[in-house]
Order: sequence, then structure tokens, then C-alpha cells
Amino acid sequence: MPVEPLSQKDVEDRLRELPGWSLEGDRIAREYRLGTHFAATALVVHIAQIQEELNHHSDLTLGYNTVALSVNTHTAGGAVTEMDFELAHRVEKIAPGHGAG
Ligand SMILES: C[C@H](O)[C@H](O)[C@H]1CNC2=NC(N)=NC(=O)C2=N1
Repeated sequence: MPVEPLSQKDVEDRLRELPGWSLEGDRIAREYRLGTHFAATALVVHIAQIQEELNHHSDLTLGYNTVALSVNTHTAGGAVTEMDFELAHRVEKIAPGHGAG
């Protein structure tokens, strides 16, 4: 997977395919709301598994019933790359199964 920095336009174009995701500073970010604290915690564990598989890791914040992710690519100097969008799409695929909204 290329880890070249994406242009601002590339990032904006790719964000349009990811409802709920946004550019926050130099990272792409999303917050999920779950029904319970335990469901939010389970989603964090599932995301951690995906991140280990991809070897690509976001900053994950667990709230009472929320999970917030923000990510960019360290090896690209903190730029947003395809790896960040790969992670976002993988998380979007599994989040509904956790009841995430
Ligand atoms: C050595 C290890 O492969 C690297 O540090 C991986 C780990 N997880 C990572 N996560 C993110 N977000 N960016 C990286 O460049 C990155 N690199």
C-alpha cells in the first residue's frame, strides 16, 4: 500500500466516500456512538485487531458510550495516506455489527 502523502483534494474526494469521517487538523477522524459502555469497549478491541492486521494504528479514545478514532501516517511525516483510508474503510465495515451509529 503506498504511503505517499495524499493531496488535499484526494483527501476530500476520499472523505466523500466515508460519511461521518472528517479531516481534523492533519488527521482523518470519526466518532461512533454505541448503546453501552461495554459495546464501545468491544468495538475498541475489534478495531485494535484490525490495526494489528494492517500494522496501522489510530489514536483511539473510549468514552462512556463512544469510540473516537483519529489517524494519519507516521512514516509519511504525519500526512494522510491511503493506509489511513484503508483503516477507515475496514472499521466502517465492522462498526454496524457492533450497533455503532
Ligand atoms: C514499525 C511499524 O511497522 C510502524 O511503526 C507502523 C506501525 N503503525 C503505524 N500507524 C500509523 N498510523 N502510521 C504508521 O506509519 C505506522 N507504522
